Amino acid sequence: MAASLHLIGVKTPSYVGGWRRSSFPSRLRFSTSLSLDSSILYNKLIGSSCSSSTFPKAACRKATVPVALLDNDNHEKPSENEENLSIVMKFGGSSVATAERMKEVADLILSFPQERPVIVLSAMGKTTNNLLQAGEKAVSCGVSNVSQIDELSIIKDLHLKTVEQLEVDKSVITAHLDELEQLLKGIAMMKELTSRTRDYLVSFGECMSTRIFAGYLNKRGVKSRQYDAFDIGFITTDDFTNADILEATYPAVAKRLHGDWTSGHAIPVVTGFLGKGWKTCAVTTLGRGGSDLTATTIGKALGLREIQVWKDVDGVLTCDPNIYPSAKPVPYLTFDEAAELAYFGAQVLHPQSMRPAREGDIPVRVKNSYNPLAPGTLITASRDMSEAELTSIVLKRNVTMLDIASTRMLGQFGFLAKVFSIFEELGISVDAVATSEVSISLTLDPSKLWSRELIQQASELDHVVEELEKIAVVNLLQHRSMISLIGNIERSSLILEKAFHVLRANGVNVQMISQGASKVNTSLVVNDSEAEQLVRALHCTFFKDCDQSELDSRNVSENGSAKTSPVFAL
Ligand SMILES: Nc1ncnc2c1ncn2[C@@H]1O[C@H](COP(=O)(O)OP(=O)(O)O)[C@@H](O)[C@H]1O
Ligand SMILES: N[C@@H](CC(=O)OP(=O)(O)O)C(=O)O
Repeated sequence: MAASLHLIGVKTPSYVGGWRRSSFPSRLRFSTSLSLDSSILYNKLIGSSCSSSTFPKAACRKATVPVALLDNDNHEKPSENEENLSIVMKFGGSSVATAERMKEVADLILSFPQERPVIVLSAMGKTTNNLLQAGEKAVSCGVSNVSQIDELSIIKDLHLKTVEQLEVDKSVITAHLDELEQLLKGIAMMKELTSRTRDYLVSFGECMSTRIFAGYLNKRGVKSRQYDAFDIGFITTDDFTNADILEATYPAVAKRLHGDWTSGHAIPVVTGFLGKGWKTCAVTTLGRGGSDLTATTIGKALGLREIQVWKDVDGVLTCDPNIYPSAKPVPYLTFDEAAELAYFGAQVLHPQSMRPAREGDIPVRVKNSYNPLAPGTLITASRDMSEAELTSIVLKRNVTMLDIASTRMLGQFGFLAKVFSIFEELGISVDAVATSEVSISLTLDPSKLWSRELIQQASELDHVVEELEKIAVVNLLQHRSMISLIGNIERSSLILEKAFHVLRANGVNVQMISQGASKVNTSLVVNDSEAEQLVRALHCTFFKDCDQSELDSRNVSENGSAKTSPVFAL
């Protein structure tokens, strides 16, 4: 008789029994809350700004937040009958890429006169990428060449052109542009770009976009006020480039935004993506796409009615449109489905962004700022699953997989613990896991985008393998992809049956399968080279939107491998 134990984890910035959170495979993570000394947090809540005073900061200004604020249960919640802030509207880089787009976003916000929104913005267009690129170039270009870095010119031109076209006073960004150049010269001088400096560097994008946009709303006669998230209580871990929001954030943010709103109604325009490290007091970032998390954090902090995330697509789609252009919007999702989808690689939502929304039970609506009339996707705690089968297919490329077989005998205990303690020691995050009595297959987490570079460095991987080889036989498999099938728990057998039919028809052998306790997701690991084609075939089959004449099962040999070109779908 076999018993199965499901441990469902909540990704909290926590340390459990000495194991760092990030080393837990997502399926084995425990839920616990971080307990921090409130007197320390008290001294750290308020402080940095985008001005030169922040870089690179070692100490915080004196605290100005009362201790009572740190009690999350008692934090200041707006009363029901006031004219309180009602929703969050987050606009991503694609929505505010140009002056024209900023005008359209302002029109869109003003087309909801009944709402009193908090606005969260990302950096304009590709500014974050340009800042990162400029930083990389500064490391090796020499101080005297910094002014000639192409990406710096692109950033300057875009922001100066935008203020000019919106007729906003350019002084809202000139100090930032000057400081940005100084920072790049500092990097050139040091010939080094640390993750802390990198976070500070990219923060200029959000700091500038929000200043321009708030300036523009004010110019149009709509009273608004710009906020740097790290100045209003977004307290994070000190994991630069991928920080986690700490609990103290919620009361602090509520206090500040609600307090300011009640003392004079001005639409808050808040920088997405940024926070402040609780020990270092330096600017941190929440991982790529982190503005979604900023939005849901504000939604929960203020107990708002709805969180709107405005993108450049008609909502969460059945598949990445770059792989399958005719992917369809998914009208409804649960928080669980959306979280799995995001965690397993759908770029459309930040992997951690569903957590505050789920905790606060606040609906999240994903909408298209280029097509506001499209209904978008509504994400809530539960939904009618009676018709649901497969919801979405997600592809995560360039995954590294490890097969680890114990050198000991069957029935040994402590093997899993030893394996995961090695990942703990090396600070490497594990993604999906499949185990047998004497072996483990696992994938390394590429969702932490910047630290992803780490695990792709041959030396890092060699080190992992070296350590594991002390207790096991290890096979390192690179260039793999993970295809995740997000669907209805009640129909998992049907989903798997169809999926394996498609796999066989395409002659693809699965190298690892993993299904968590939530069962809204089954992940299949295949070769990178087979993955996109397979996703398209799966999409055709599950969403019945392809030309069935492409089906040709004669191409499949007895052992399931494709004889000629792969068949498309079943
Ligand atoms: N399942 C999916 N549904 C919708 N978009 C997806 C999906 N998978 C990948 N994407 C990509 O995510 C992009 C939107 O996310 P993102 O670029 O972060 O938006 P923004 O910068 O506006 O916040 C889309 O343009 C699309 O290319
Ligand atoms: N600007 C940051 C944060 C962000 O959320 O961006 P976007 O909303 O455009 O994905 C990034 O590019 O990662």
